[in-house]
Amino acid sequence: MALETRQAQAVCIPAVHLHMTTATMQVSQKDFEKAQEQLKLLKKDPGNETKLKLYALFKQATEGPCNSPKPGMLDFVKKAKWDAWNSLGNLSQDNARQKYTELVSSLISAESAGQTKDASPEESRHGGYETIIVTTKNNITKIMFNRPERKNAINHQMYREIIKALHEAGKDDSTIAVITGNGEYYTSGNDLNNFANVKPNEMEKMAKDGAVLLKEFVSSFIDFPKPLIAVVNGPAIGISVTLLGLCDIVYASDRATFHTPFSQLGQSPEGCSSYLFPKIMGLAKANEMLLFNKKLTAAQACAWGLVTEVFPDGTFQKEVWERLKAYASLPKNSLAVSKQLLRSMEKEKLHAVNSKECEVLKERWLSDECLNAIVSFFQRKSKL
Ligand SMILES: CCCCC/C=C/CC(=O)SCCNC(=O)CCNC(=O)[C@H](O)C(C)(C)COP(=O)(O)OP(=O)(O)OC[C@H]1O[C@@H](n2cnc3c(N)ncnc32)[C@H](O)[C@@H]1OP(=O)(O)O
Repeated sequence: MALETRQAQAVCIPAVHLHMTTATMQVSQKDFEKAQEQLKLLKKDPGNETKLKLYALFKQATEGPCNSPKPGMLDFVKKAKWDAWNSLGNLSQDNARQKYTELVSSLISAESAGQTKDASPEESRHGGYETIIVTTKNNITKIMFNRPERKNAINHQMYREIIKALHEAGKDDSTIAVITGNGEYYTSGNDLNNFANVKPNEMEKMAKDGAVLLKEFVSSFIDFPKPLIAVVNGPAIGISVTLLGLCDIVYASDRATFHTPFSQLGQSPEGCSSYLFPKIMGLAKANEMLLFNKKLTAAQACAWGLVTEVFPDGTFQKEVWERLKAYASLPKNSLAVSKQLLRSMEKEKLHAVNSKECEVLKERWLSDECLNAIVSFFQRKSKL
């Protein structure tokens, strides 16, 4: 099907707009006209978003800033076109011509390289992070633990960076946020080096500061305003498991395992799991996990209600991201208010549980039981 016809079907761009009508500078005029001809040769539909961009740039290039009255709310197609054109503000006609030409040229090159990807927007990477990778694409902000050589263990810097990333993702244009791991592990939980190299007279400070950081970290999950999805790509340990109760959906590879070895480490539950796990799986099962270190397979975690769905590892990424892309195209504000409704009755309670758990842990970190467990980890006596 010719591109023009497809454009007309999707956003009803009159074919006449694909042709140059006004006088512009000679060189740009030539390039601009050439771009319009090239556009007709595209074999693959570039998608509505790109077509709207092309439409808006064309209008801006040929007529200048948007000058027509805003269509009514229910005239969806006209409104989408008007919004796209109006969003260009006072962009000059020269610049619009230039951008139009560049956009067409990028579509042509992508197609000839066999990489059109249906003109889905490029993944943009957020700067300022070292221990995680934060990207946005298809209305999804992805926060990825990125210390694969340490099994994605969460050190102090990573706790702080995740707090910041969640804060930013809560405010950005994305519809949903995803948390996942890079490499073989989802994450091995708290980096036990967080407790290493602490001088005896600094132990209390270490415990106090740790409790403050942990409380803020867990709070950023409790308060996260949009749907938050955990994509558990591999084994998950400790705090990364408990936080799943604060995520709205949990997808797991069948290679993932779920382990909360708190008593083995002389510690106690966090991430609001002391409250949420009994609610999710019942007290008897929560006891096996949180008191007696029972490690669950993905299938067990799903049967116990901690995981939403398990996928074969071979197709995990493909199936999950396809599904998330569809979810992220749902109306953003509706999803956000619905999530908040589902969670709002519990919020105050969750903050109280978080405070209590951090208080208890602060004491635990100073206990001989905990210190011995950490020493023995570093002596390589106690691999989990
Ligand atoms: C602000 C503070 C908040 C605190 C909140 C509290 C949270 C509680 C928890 O999260 S409890 C869970 C803590 N996690 C663990 O106890 C896991 C410890 N790690 C292991 O048992 C193993 O490393 C393993 C089972 C995850 C993987 O074993 P494997 O043999 O496959 O691989 P290695 O052990 O050789 O791992 C490669 C290197 O990575 C280091 N590493 C992995 N995980 C951690 C970790 N959690 N803490 C510190 N270091 C970790 C491991 O030591 C290896 O390092 P090396 O190459 O230098 O030997």
